Amino acid sequence: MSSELLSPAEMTEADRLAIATGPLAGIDLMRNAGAAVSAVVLAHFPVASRVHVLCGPGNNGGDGYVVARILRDSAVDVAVWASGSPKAGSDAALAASECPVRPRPLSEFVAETGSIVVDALYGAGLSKPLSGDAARAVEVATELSLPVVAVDLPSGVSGESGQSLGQAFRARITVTFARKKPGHLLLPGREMCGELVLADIGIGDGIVAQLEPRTFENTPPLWIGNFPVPAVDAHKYRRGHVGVFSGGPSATGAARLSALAAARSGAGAVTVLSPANAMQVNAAHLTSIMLHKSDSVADVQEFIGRRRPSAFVLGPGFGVGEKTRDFALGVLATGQRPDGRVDGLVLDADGITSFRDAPNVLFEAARRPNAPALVLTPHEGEFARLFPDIAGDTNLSKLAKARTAAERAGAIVVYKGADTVIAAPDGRAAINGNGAPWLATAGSGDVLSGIIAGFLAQGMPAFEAACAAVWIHAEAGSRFGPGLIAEDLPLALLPVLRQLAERRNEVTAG
Ligand SMILES: NC(=O)C1=CN([C@@H]2O[C@H](COP(=O)(O)OP(=O)(O)OC[C@H]3O[C@@H](n4cnc5c(N)ncnc54)[C@H](OP(=O)(O)O)[C@@H]3O)[C@@H](O)[C@H]2O)[C@@H](O)CC1
Ligand SMILES: Nc1ncnc2c1ncn2[C@@H]1O[C@H](COP(=O)(O)OP(=O)(O)O)[C@@H](O)[C@H]1O
Ligand SMILES: [K+]
Repeated sequence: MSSELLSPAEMTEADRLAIATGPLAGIDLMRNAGAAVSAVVLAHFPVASRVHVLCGPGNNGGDGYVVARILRDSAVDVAVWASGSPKAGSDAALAASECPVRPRPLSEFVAETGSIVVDALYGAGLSKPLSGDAARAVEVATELSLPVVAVDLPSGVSGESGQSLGQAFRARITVTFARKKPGHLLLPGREMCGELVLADIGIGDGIVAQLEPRTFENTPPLWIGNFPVPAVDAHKYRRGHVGVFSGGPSATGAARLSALAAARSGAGAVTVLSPANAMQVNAAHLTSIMLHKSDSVADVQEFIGRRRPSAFVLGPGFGVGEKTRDFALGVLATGQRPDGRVDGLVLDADGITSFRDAPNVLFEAARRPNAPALVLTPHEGEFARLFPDIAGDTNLSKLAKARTAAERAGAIVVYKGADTVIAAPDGRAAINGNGAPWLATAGSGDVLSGIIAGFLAQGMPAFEAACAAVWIHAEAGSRFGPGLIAEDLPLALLPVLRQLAERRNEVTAG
């Protein structure tokens, strides 16, 4: 299945194009959608005493009438509860007319333990908070702990943002059609959907391609073609050299976590750049990672000219202030220097916070022609420091916030969290869904920065590098599970990386 995501508006357009192109009419798509939902209900709840189908006035309700008809034909005890009636002449009206179950008003909805609910009230067309009757239906289902199968989306959850506007159903299973929507992956929508089933209803890949989607689920097909595998004749510097800036003597661990992660991700050489007063503590803890003294921008430039690193991590444990800004701007300015341009800079943690009072200085440096790719990796708090107006705009989803920020900054923005969004200035964005709360542990973000830099140094384009790193980091953390601390992550990457390298070889061979 493809990794594209469609916004509700794009999905409506896909419906329209599919119907205009033929051979399927709107009612055929609706019948296919209803059939897919019915199949899920029958497969998952074969002994349900009764199925209550809640039907709204639009096409989501239309799908519900198809479900009720098919379940009744399968000898299931079905009740239909309708909120309004479909517009005369619509596909939904036709589906309702074909349904042998007489609808009762949603305002009278009652249910019993042992039954299940099919929520076909509102899907892509949700435009306001659930009305009183619909909100009460949510309460009935919740009080009796009834399993809910949601059609397209749990009613009350926005397909655009994953936010609920008020009350919303919490589904056991959600069946959606053609492509997932952002609201299926963004929180809290992802939680409200339960298990997500994607059904093919006859909208072809060619139709979706015509929409040129710019939003993706972050899964390996998005970047596996760029996943770095070393050439047979590679040597360590050709595999990429990463520099990681260390903080002072009492804050060196974060840089070492980043450095180890960069090395594990395949960079052939990694150097920690340390202030003079932290050389000893760093030296005591590094083996394969190299160490270099660097107290000033001049030191950094000398290092770049001589050792040709291709990517840097700046921020973890580094401290907030002028030195941080100077180092970041110095690395970004290598685009203007004939000697030693760097390919990428991952700015994390203190590196981000250091620009809170002058974000435009950073953005201008990133936008200069030939500047190294800038990857910003803010968590929610850091995001609000760099983009306060975007963070505070309640009309924007997390996806839209990341996208707007990336465009403004001229940088890849990795807006971290349980539903990390990766956005590029050209409008592409990906939502990550394979994480687990085990990753919420100090230093975990430092490891992520190192992985991104490791991939940048190996020549991966910045958006793909960031997406791959986020997925791999999340996969390693999820597989490791309870007890995870950041020190475990660099080693936990290995099985994930091995599988991807094998997959990459298959892609290359095939
Ligand atoms: N097109 C196709 O061929 C296919 C479409 N498919 C199905 O169609 C679904 C999208 O259908 P849809 O566009 O009709 O929107 P839907 O979600 O049914 O609601 C729209 C109506 O509800 C109203 N309304 C909204 N929120 C409300 C609220 N809280 N409380 C009260 N009213 C509210 C809204 O009112 P308005 O905004 O106009 O005021 C409007 O009247 C999609 O999710 C999928 O299931 C599949 O069959 C595959 C083929
Ligand atoms: N509940 C969660 N589920 C999945 N991933 C999470 C969760 N909480 C945090 N993460 C991930 O863990 C990492 C934490 O990074 P960050 O907040 O920078 O921590 P630190 O600064 O301690 O390294 C990010 O990659 C984030 O996406
Ligand atoms: K629904």
